[in-house]
Amino acid sequence: MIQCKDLVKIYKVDDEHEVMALQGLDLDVQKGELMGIIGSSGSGKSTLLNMLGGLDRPTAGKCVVDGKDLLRLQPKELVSYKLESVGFVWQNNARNIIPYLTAIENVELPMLLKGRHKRERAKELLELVGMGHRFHNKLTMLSGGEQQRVAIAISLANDPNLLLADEPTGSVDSKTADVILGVFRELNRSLHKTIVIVSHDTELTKKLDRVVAIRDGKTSSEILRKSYYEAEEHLLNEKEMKAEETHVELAVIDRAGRIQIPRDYLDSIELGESNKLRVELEDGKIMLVNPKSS
Ligand SMILES: Nc1ncnc2c1ncn2[C@@H]1O[C@H](COP(=O)(O)OP(=O)(O)OP(=O)(O)O)[C@@H](O)[C@H]1O
Repeated sequence: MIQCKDLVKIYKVDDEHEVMALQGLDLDVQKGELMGIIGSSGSGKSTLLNMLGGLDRPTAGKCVVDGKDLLRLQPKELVSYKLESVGFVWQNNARNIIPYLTAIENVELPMLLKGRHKRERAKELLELVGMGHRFHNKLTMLSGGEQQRVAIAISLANDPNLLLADEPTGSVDSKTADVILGVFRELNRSLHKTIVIVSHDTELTKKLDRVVAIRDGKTSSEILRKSYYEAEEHLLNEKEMKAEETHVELAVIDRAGRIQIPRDYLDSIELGESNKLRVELEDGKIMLVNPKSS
């Protein structure tokens, strides 16, 4: 569904300064996958989401989503891509909904933009996200979690293949966050939507089968669930399970053979300010050694 290779995005700040928000990022997402992208503030998550959603153009690299090459789409094709191929759920509900309209009117709006008026479909979608009892409530009358569920229904209005969610659980408590994640799981299972959830919250790694971590605008590692079914069983018995017990984290090697090493690993071998490591191959293992030790 998504193939990004060496994706670069440079923002021009002023005549003299540029920011390289994506620095050759690689990302592959399969059709029908529900996955997460995590990274700290400034790592490039929103930039990546904007590229995937066609809201901004990459500077260089390759980015193909749902068979469409986003670097080559004509302006008119980009408009229909945004309206038909992809649905957005934002953390900030002001971007998702129109507060003075009812839930059902909000879901109908994207369909009207496409020249369709389908009240029945809007009802079905609200029922799907567990908001069937709130069709005619104004959005200001709903809680944050309920507004997010309406936002998910809105994102589905034009039946996109891909849903992009930016911190969808960032503004709600952990119980509501689990309900919202449950809605995404259900959409993934029943409608086979491909769903990408972006968050700065490392807790997300425990809850999904695959999470890609980005750092400084590049893919740094992938956190994969060891065994989905085994882990589900454990989770039922033990709520406070650490991600390491259910998931394995793999570093991502780019095409030039580079990997990103977490700062705390470098600190633990007391590298200090030095940027040099000895790389050794020993018994089929690649070792990174502080040249000052031994
Ligand atoms: N429109 C812009 N113009 C200039 N620089 C930008 C622009 N948008 C983002 N940046 C810069 O690009 C880098 C990546 O920003 P981005 O918003 O993608 O990070 P993020 O991981 O989403 O962070 P956060 O979690 O805080 O939203 C940052 O250094 C940011 O300052």
